[in-house]
Amino acid sequence: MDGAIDNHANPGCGLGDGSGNGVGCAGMLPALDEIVDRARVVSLPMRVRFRDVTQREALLVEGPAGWGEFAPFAEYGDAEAAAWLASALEMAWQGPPQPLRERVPVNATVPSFPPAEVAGILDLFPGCRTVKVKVGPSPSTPSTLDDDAARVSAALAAIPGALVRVDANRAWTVAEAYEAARVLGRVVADAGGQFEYMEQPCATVPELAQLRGEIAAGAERGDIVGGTVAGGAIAVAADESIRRAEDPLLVAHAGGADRAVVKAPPLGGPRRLLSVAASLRELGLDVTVSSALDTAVGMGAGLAAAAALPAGADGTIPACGLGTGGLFEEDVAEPRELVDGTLSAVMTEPDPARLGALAASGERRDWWIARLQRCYEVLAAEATGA
Ligand SMILES: O=C(O)CCC(=O)C1=CC=C[C@@H](O)[C@@H]1C(=O)O
Ligand SMILES: [Mg+2]
Repeated sequence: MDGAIDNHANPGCGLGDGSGNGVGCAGMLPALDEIVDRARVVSLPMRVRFRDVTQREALLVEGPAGWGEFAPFAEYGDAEAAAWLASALEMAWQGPPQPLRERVPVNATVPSFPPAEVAGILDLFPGCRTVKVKVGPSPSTPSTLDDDAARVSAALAAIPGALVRVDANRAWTVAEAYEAARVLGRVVADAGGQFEYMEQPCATVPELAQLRGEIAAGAERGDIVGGTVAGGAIAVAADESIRRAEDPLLVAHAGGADRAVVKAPPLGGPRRLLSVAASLRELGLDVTVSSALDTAVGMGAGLAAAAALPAGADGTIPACGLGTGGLFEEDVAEPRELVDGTLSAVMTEPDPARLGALAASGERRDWWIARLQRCYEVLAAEATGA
């Protein structure tokens, strides 16, 4: 496909010519021994369970340009995880791209919790006017549509007039997602909020495209309300269809989304994110920069990308999903302060005492180093065209 960017075959190392196109790594990867020598493996306790994770593990590496983070989720294979290593190496050996702003707007993130706990979670996000609510069932949480509606309603009670996003992480069929749009759209409209988008309601690109068509038709009939796209329709955003896809532009070419969620680690680093974002915008999709339950170090990659992302016509960028630091009980650095819904995009260094206190067990360190080595081989093979 013309202009296609292949995610896994060519995650790029971010150490090339700065174009962010993920090419030209040959001979530019730091030596594996050096990376291993500089690696620290940490395990952070979560304040709240998120994505079925209660302890977040990450491998941090200090390079000449700063710190990077390699923390693909445990279930990801090496080809997919290699992009996360490219992002870590880019941040540590090249540093962040040139910023265009000092602070970045963020959304509040509400995990799949009972409604009574939502206000307490939102207290962790002072000044945020955009709220992303997790919806739909997950392996650990059988959230029904009634539960989802109650959670969204509780979020709007805590932040009246909020701009609402919901994220189903692929949980629904097209019929279930349509019904969710209908019900949640009314909840949002009745509470005086605005429904910005549904993130990854269904698993596949054809399902997303079908759902978009059905929502547009439903909005015309007055069955769907509360949305922010033409005729009150509710926008569909793609996340997994970008970060876990071989070609992150496919969903845009296929008409599967109105909005794209882009994350630096799975795309291979902030420069590649910026390049993918530019392509997505050319295809008519605005982008939300988000994260992956990153530590204070890892969040630097997303913040760096968001700080360097050109503003849209309104002079701003959409609120980013980069505010999840507050979901950790402890972090590797002093948490960045959320002021008026914004975070500083200045890079942060881990605190040596915290690195010591949060160090993972020897067994887990060995597991991460072995994974690092395998992913390094993937990048090295790509760099030499093997
Ligand atoms: O976007 C946000 O508000 C926070 C990040 C976030 O929601 C996610 C982080 C990590 C893993 C994912 O399950 C999840 C997402 O799907 O976007
Ligand atoms: Mg998501």
